[in-house]
Amino acid sequence: MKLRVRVEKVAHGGVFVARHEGRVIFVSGAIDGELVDVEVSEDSGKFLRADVVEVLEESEHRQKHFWPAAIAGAGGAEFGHIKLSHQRTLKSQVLSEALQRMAGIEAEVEVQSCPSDLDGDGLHYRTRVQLNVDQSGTAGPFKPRTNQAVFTKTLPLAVQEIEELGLQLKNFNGVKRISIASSSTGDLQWMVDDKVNGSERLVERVGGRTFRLSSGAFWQVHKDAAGLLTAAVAKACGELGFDPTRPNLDLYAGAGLFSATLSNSYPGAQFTAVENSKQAVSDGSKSARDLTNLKFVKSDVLQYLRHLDTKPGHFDTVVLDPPRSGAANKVIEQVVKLGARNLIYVACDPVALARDLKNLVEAGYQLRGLESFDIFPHTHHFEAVAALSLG
Ligand SMILES: C[S@@+](CC[C@H](N)C(=O)[O-])C[C@H]1O[C@@H](n2cnc3c(N)ncnc32)[C@H](O)[C@@H]1O
Repeated sequence: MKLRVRVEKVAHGGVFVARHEGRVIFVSGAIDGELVDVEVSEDSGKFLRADVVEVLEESEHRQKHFWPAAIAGAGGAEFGHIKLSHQRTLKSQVLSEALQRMAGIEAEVEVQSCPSDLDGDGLHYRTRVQLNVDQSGTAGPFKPRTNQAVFTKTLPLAVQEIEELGLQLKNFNGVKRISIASSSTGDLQWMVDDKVNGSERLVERVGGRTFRLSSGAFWQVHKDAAGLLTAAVAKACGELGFDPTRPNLDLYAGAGLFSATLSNSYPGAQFTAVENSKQAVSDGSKSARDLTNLKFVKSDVLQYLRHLDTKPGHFDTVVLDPPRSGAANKVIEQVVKLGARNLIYVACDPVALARDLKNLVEAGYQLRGLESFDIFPHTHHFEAVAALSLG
């Protein structure tokens, strides 16, 4: 079904809101203010989903998409038709609206560009890339909602080293997935299903620390992100009046990006890093051997907090950096019970952040600072760092 609609505003998830006969339509490929013809792809009963087929009145923020594969349907660059500065305005609107609607918090937060994208085009930033391989052996991004990979000569969001490796040009019949990683110290590794090629380990250097990562380990994707987020967390500690003599927690710690850099800066403070990936705990512990004030615990965060036997107020600062779904109610309930003076919440989903902030604010925490970073240009994703303290 084809419809002609006026696009109203951006929504969470990289789509835009329009209406038809009182029903909401989530439109992909649009920009706020445009008049567009759309093809409906889904009718959920409550709302419709649709894709732009023709732009009749074009936004001043529209640009030609930089990636032919995206025009052919590849996912992963859903904001590439929007000028970079407006992408950031839209992300800022999504964050403000989520905070206002879900947590009753009024905040205008600028989504800051990464240093290397400041005057640039927001391309060649991804240090981690996954190519899906379809039945024909084509290795590329999947078309959303299909199992068909789109052939692409270029990988414009990937760092140059990954694009030049050229794996996207080869046929990988019989393979399911290719994961490519390039480290800040020049390592290049690619996994064809589980087989590791290139560098055996990825050595990352950030905040005065060295992290040695095994294949497939989590690491921040944008080449600037680890440094930027580490600095933002350190800055939040400073602004919250971090006590450099007391115990602290780093929840969802990965290889200890935040706790290792903070332990290094504050040798009198103790940090416990909690993480459920065995590999991340092993990488983190080995990389932090010299830090006597940091220990890793391999555990699910909720289980760890439920079994913790500390008095309220035992911890000074709790840093949490959960996956996209956020910490959610049960973990937040346990975090509240800890009664830590300060919380630093690193979030990659504004709606999950707003939901969790609502509960934290109701439990007596106050939002003292909020920064946001565009660490995924040309997608709808971005990161936020919230600093809270009790009372
Ligand atoms: C967004 S990453 C952050 C990692 C780290 N802070 C960093 O920036 O490198 C989230 C981490 O949480 C871990 N994780 C996910 N669910 C978990 C859970 N229920 N309990 C403990 N760790 C979890 C993942 O393995 C991953 O390492």
